[in-house]
Amino acid sequence: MSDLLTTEEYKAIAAELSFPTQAFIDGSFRPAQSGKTFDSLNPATGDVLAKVAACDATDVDFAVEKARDAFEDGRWSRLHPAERKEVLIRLAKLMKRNARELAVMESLDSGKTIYDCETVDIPETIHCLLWHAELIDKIYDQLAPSSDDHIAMVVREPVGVVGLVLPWNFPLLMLAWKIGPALAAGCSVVVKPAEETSLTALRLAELAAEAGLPAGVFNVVPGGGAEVGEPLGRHPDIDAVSFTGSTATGRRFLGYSAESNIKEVTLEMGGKNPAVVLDDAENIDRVAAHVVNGAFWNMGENCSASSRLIVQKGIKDALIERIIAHTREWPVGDPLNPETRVGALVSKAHFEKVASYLEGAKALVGGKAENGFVEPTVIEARRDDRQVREEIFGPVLSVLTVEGFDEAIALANDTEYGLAASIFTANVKKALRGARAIRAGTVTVNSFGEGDSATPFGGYKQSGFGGRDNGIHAHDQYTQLKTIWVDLGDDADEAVD
Ligand SMILES: NC(=O)C1=CN([C@@H]2O[C@H](COP(=O)(O)OP(=O)(O)OC[C@H]3O[C@@H](n4cnc5c(N)ncnc54)[C@H](O)[C@@H]3O)[C@@H](O)[C@H]2O)C=CC1
Ligand code: BAL
Repeated sequence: MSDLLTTEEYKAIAAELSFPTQAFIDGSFRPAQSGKTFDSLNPATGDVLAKVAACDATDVDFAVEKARDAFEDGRWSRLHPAERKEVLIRLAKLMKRNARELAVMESLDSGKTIYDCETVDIPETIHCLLWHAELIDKIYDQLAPSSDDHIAMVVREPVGVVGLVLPWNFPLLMLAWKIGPALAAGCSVVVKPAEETSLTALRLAELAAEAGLPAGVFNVVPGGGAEVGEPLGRHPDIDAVSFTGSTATGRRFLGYSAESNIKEVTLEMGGKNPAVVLDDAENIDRVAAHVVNGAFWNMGENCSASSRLIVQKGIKDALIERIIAHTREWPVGDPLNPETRVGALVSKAHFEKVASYLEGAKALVGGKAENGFVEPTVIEARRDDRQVREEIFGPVLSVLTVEGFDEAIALANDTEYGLAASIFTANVKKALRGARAIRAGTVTVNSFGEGDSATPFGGYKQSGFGGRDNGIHAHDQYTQLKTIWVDLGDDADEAVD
């Protein structure tokens, strides 16, 4: 906290910021070829922050052509991994030098709190880039078992030109989750930020050029889903797409791929994540703090948010009492106030969607939705309520009560999603049995969390498809395996002759 500034100081920085607004293609900023722009709004005030290039398929074609040129001539893809590492480390250092500016820009553009931007989004983005940079010159290719007459090499090659389609809830961090491994592996990328939050991706592209990333390797094409996302998904010269966003849009990318060039597709999608609390959980206050953090951090605009509390009846009253107390400690308001923990939802449309889930709901705490802000809200619910079944993507926690372990696990799995889960119990066998039985990509025991740069992140069921983000496993998305067989027999004979 000591490093944070005052609200007035953040506002002074905000007043001085200049925003990148044009597409970044082949190493320079360019307007959309159509000349069109769209307004990027500050969701906390409704003010227009910037008029951003509204790109379309023509700009996508140009960016892909430049990315392909860069990939094929090897200016990045064929560098020694240690050279790519150096450039990415320079980029991380430049981010660090510009961290405050990036934090304020991210907060203004997305409604996220400056507290989260300063303490989570920016530092984790930097860490993620460094993690993949440091990894890339330490991965060995393999030799497969073979006879003395052959060598069979299994080598990894960058997959080529990659389309990265991003969400608005962690604009820079999700960018880092994807460009970290993609650029480290040697790919060229064409990034489509969410139209709500394009500004920091454009600024990062500028910093990447300053760090020495060759032109054409990192392109950012802002614009709408239909105008930019779909042409990327359908482009015949894109080798792979990595997407984070809703399950509905993720599903479309499978269609785009099937109907174009069968490009590889990785999808990181929605969640309806359970927090299971059993009667024997220890330190109820700490459990409550985790549940509240899991549900309300980032305004609940988080694919891994714990949006369903599944609590055993013996502990329920005591737990709810502590959850209500903790919820009251999450101030809602101006995202640039460093005391605020719940900022503005990302857009008016999204605010209205989230607010609609509060209508008619019985709130145990919270319940107010006004002017783009929603109070952290805990509601009593039944398993078939829409608040329990649908991804709200806002600060709304539904409480479901169960008799015992088996019912809790069955309810945890009673969803089309399978991204994340947590289980709270003092019994290690129940914790591990539960962690194994819940069909989700990440399960935390006696805590809420998403893991870190080193651990793979992705979903079961309709939460995920294809590869994983994060960890060494993320590199599978951005590389192809090639087998090279070398026949030693003839050469050996010739050598003997
Ligand atoms: N898993 C996650 O992290 C996220 C989940 N969501 C969920 O999705 C809901 C809707 O939010 P949206 O912003 O509309 O998510 P979305 O999935 O539609 O948007 C994500 C990205 O896909 C692009 N896109 C949208 N339509 C497209 C299309 N037809 N073809 C290609 N690309 C397209 C968007 O421009 C954006 O860059 C949220 O309420 C939330 O439930 C939203 C953002 C992130
Ligand atoms: N929580 C990181 C991934 C996401 O929300 O999209």
